[in-house]
Amino acid sequence: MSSDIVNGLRPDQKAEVLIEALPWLQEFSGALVVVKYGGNAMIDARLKAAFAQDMVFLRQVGLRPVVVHGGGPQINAMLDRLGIASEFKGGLRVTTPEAMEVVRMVLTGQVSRELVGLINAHGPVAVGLSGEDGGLFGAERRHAVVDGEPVDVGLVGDVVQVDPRAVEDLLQAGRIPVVSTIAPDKDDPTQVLNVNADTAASALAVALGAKKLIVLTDVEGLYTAWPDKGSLVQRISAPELAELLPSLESGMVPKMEACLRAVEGGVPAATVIDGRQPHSALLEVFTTQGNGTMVVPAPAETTPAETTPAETTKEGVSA
Ligand SMILES: Nc1ncnc2c1ncn2[C@@H]1O[C@H](COP(=O)(O)OP(=O)(O)O)[C@@H](O)[C@H]1O
Ligand SMILES: CC(=O)N[C@@H](CCC(=O)OP(=O)(O)O)C(=O)O
Repeated sequence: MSSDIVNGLRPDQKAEVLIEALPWLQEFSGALVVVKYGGNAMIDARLKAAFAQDMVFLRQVGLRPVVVHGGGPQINAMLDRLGIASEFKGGLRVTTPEAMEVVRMVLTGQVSRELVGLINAHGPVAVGLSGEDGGLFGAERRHAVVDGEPVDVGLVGDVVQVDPRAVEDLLQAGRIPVVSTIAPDKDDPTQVLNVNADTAASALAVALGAKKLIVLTDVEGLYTAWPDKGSLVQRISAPELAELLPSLESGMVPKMEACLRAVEGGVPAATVIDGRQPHSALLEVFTTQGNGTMVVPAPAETTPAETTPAETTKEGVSA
């Protein structure tokens, strides 16, 4: 290998990669970005470390990342170890008081701790908190809907109140908040509820006035005709997504609903990306192509691949 080729790239190619980021660095300077890291995208140590690096990178170049994490598979593993049965109805975990203790323990005591540790390996910037801290979330009990009928799923809630000040305080201090999606029942704050992490991330993105919601999952993006690989969507408007939602299967429903709610709530773009790809969050923010499926408020006139922020932002808003 020639000595001027490093990691397979010539110096001019390396420079090209860096320069491609310039318009996006300008576009996202100071931007608050909510990044939801799903449990299914926390596949191995290398991927988790790369995610932590991405969050540190975003902060270092002037963005304000807020991490909201899930942990469904990690909760499953702990419930299994403890011999506690667990099932999902309508995409929601049926949560008994015993299961709730495990959900809280795994999300706040295991997944959050691990992510905070990985980020803080680069410097002491990450602080973990849950929806219980500083009155961040208030939730209402909810039912799943199966075959059009409401089904009791136990201690499951929907975030209906967000007081973002605890997160804003941390951002103000230059920290990276890492949020676990446990929420007190707003009618009985001593009772905590299990909330879907996509839904909670969306509510937080709206309350914080985020510039973008990024959702890392274990699929390339939204397929309109799952599992037909040719039906992957790069960009979809909120009205188009609202029309498509009833035809989607359960895994993708809370995720796409969350993106829709975020965009309808004023977040200019919500993107579902493949968290199995190392550094997918970084690529999403700093490359022209971006990746995954982007939900935007209105149909776009041009595609991001054809433009740079000087012409059209990834949000589809003329600059
Ligand atoms: N239309 C669709 N487009 C993409 N993925 C889909 C679709 N319908 C169902 N899925 C499934 O949804 C999964 C993502 O949902 P889920 O497992 O709940 O993710 P997470 O743990 O990241 O919240 C994908 O891995 C895929 O198997
Ligand atoms: C009510 C409900 O289903 N809560 C989820 C919370 C975790 C989550 O959403 O994690 P992912 O993002 O990894 O799927 C659960 O218990 O699994």
